[in-house]
Amino acid sequence: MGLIAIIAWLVLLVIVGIVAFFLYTDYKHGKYFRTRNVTYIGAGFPRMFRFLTGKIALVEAEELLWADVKKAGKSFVGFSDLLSPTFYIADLDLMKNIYVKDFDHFVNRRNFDTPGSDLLLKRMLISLEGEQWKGIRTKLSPTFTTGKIKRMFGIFDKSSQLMCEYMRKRVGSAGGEFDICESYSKFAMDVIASSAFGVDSKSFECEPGVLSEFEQMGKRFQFNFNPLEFIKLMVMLVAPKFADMLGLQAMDMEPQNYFMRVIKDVMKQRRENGERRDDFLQLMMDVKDGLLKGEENSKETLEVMTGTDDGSGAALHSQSEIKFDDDDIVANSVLFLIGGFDTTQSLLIFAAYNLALEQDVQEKLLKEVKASFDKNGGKLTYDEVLGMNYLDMVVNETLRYMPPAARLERVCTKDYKIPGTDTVIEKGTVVALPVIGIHRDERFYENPNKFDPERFTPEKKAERHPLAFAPFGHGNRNCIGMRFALVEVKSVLATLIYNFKLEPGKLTEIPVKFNNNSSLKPANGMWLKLTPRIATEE
Ligand code: HEM
Repeated sequence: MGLIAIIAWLVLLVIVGIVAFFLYTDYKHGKYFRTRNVTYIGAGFPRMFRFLTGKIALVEAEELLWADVKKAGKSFVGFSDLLSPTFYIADLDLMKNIYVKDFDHFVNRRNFDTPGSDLLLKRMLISLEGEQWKGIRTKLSPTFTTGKIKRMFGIFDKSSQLMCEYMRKRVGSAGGEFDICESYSKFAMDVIASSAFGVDSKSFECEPGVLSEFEQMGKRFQFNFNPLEFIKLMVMLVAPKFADMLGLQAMDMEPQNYFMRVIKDVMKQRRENGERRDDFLQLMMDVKDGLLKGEENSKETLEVMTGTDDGSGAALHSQSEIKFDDDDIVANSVLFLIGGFDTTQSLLIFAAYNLALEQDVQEKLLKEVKASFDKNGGKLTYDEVLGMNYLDMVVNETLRYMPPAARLERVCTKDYKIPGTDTVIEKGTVVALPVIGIHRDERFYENPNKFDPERFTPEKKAERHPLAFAPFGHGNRNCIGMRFALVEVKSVLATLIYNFKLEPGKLTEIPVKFNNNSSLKPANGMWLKLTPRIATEE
């Protein structure tokens, strides 16, 4: 047999092996649910095949999955992601129990158990479990309060101005069409560099198409699903020891080392010079030195810790004193980059896209924005940003229609009997919580595929179940950066609209096609026409 024939047989064998593994896993997970009298909707091979072969984006695969979940007509169903039997929750009240009321049963997320790899990832808040997570979340919550974010407003404002200058250079005074993804990427990176690393990203100093060192390294953390990544993650989750033997890592080492170096240098410099700044890095250094200790139970901290607007949720109580050292500072600064960069960029891209398509909405927003700028002699302030109600509605509607994360997860940490049923979710089982599914469900949002900020008037919001909107998750384990992200996004969006009229151009893809980034992104860039607003318009 020739070499080519041997390779062909080997490839065939691997494919047959993978298919057999998938079929067996589907059978095993089906049996798991059937013996517990839970409706099983299967692994959805046709959907998975279309996703893995690039026919549909991750978000479309999720929408198809939600259609299957809904069709079952139950408040929860079983499905298989081929890794573990997963409860998919379809009922908003049950979601509330899992996120909030019975949170103690669902403290964790799914994690990599690879003992020897991704050591930085293992120290990040997003991956921590149980008591360790409670302790670190309690320590970090005072750094994300509105009071602290107000002090960082200068960072958002400066980066917003730099972004608009950069765009103006790109389009000239007559205006023009270009891909706005790059400018937003530079903006999001610049904000994170200043706030979490205490350095200048220099992203706006580069020519179009060129990335600064900070940007290059930061972008190496962007995650794009493709069949190879999918298989790598499966191996890491199903056979962690084997993954370790192969040296597989979820995150590249080179950018990790780069960011560790940057942050340790800045901390050393600040300690040596006694220098202080209004940024996350300083706040985390203060946490380490015990300077924020008294703030852990304040109302503002409870708002962050409990994911509520009035601090009314249950505080976290860690049983043991958890230490927080320089390695925790490094790990969480890198996490703020990973968690805050892609998501913020995604929201900004789609806000601009929807505003370009809906000129009436843009005009209404412009009126509000102009009034805010004019009140302060052409400047934006933190209080004005928070006071713009229509801006808030536009941002929320973007998050509803095109949420950066399509689905969330929890891992059951204590057996949980689903209220009103005999079904028990056993410790260690994965629970999936829909985001885009509910956001585009006509039962909660009439005409869901239309961009309409009027859905977020205070009256409309009050009529809706609070769990029908979950772009940042809910409860104690929601997005700790939510308040930061909202002020950041509103600042730059208001500055953009004040400076430019946005319109679709010749290259704008309508409807937009999505790619397989872990945060929702357009597949082919976001080309829009930007025209600087001239003095005569005012
Ligand atoms: C538009 C922007 C953003 C969106 C849509 C977003 C969304 C999310 C979502 C959906 C989660 C999971 C919540 C859950 O499981 O219930 C999350 C977690 C998290 N996010 Fe964000 N995020 C954004 C910006 C940020 C920023 C700017 C930061 C940091 C500066 C950040 C830091 C985190 C962290 C640390 C977690 C893990 C929290 C924990 O496990 O306790 N996010 N985010």
